[in-house]
Amino acid sequence: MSTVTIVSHPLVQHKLTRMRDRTTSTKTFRALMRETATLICYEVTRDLPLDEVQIETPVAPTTAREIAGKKLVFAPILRAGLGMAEGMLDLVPSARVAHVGLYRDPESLEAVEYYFKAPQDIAGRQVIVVDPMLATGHSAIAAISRLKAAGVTDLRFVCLLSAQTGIDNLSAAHPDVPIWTAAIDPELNDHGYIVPGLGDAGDRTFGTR
Ligand SMILES: O=P(O)(O)OC[C@H]1O[C@H](OP(=O)(O)OP(=O)(O)O)[C@H](O)[C@@H]1O
Ligand SMILES: O=c1cc[nH]c(=O)[nH]1
Ligand SMILES: [Mg+2]
Repeated sequence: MSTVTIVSHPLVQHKLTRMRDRTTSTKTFRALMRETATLICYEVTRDLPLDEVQIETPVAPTTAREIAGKKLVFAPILRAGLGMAEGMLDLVPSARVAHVGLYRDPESLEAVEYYFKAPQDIAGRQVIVVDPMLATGHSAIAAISRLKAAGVTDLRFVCLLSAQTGIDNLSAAHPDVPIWTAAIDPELNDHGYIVPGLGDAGDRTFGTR
């Protein structure tokens, strides 16, 4: 089963509460999405390997550390993942981006792919899949399957809010992919929305409803 890390930092929890609040405006929701993503990114990248390099400070030569290996790839699931990816790119500006276009069919709740564009050499890179919401898990499972089909072997999944169902389904389908989330809510409603949740993350980010 996947390892699941709850990002319980007080700043993340406070901002998530503001995002859950139905009176929060589109402008503020988008800003909070970016801020929480930056904070969660800090946790997800905590164990990145480091190399030692020789540099010269203005005072003396020294050995210092830098992130090892190829640049990370963030893979936002469109649309709502875009808002989170912005915040992660604030912290890792040299990361590459793979866009995975999926929408959830409102009747079947199955994920439907409409776009995929990734760096050519993605297979050799660590990929962090980004989507604020993990509800049934169908979208995350489809995105990760698509990335594995492209040759990716080193994957992580990051969301803001999840339902236990989504955690269980994703973990069963891709047990090798660790999950980070700020909270796990108890249930889904008949339309597959997380309860209490925060509503439709894409609509609230882009003001489409
Ligand atoms: O775990 P699941 O049941 O698959 O649900 C989660 C998915 O639903 C939302 O996307 P949506 O289909 O609403 O697309 P959007 O981001 O374009 O609004 C959300 O951003 C996730 O991608
Ligand atoms: O609660 C939910 C479930 C899926 N997608 C969302 O945006 N919100
Ligand atoms: Mg949506």
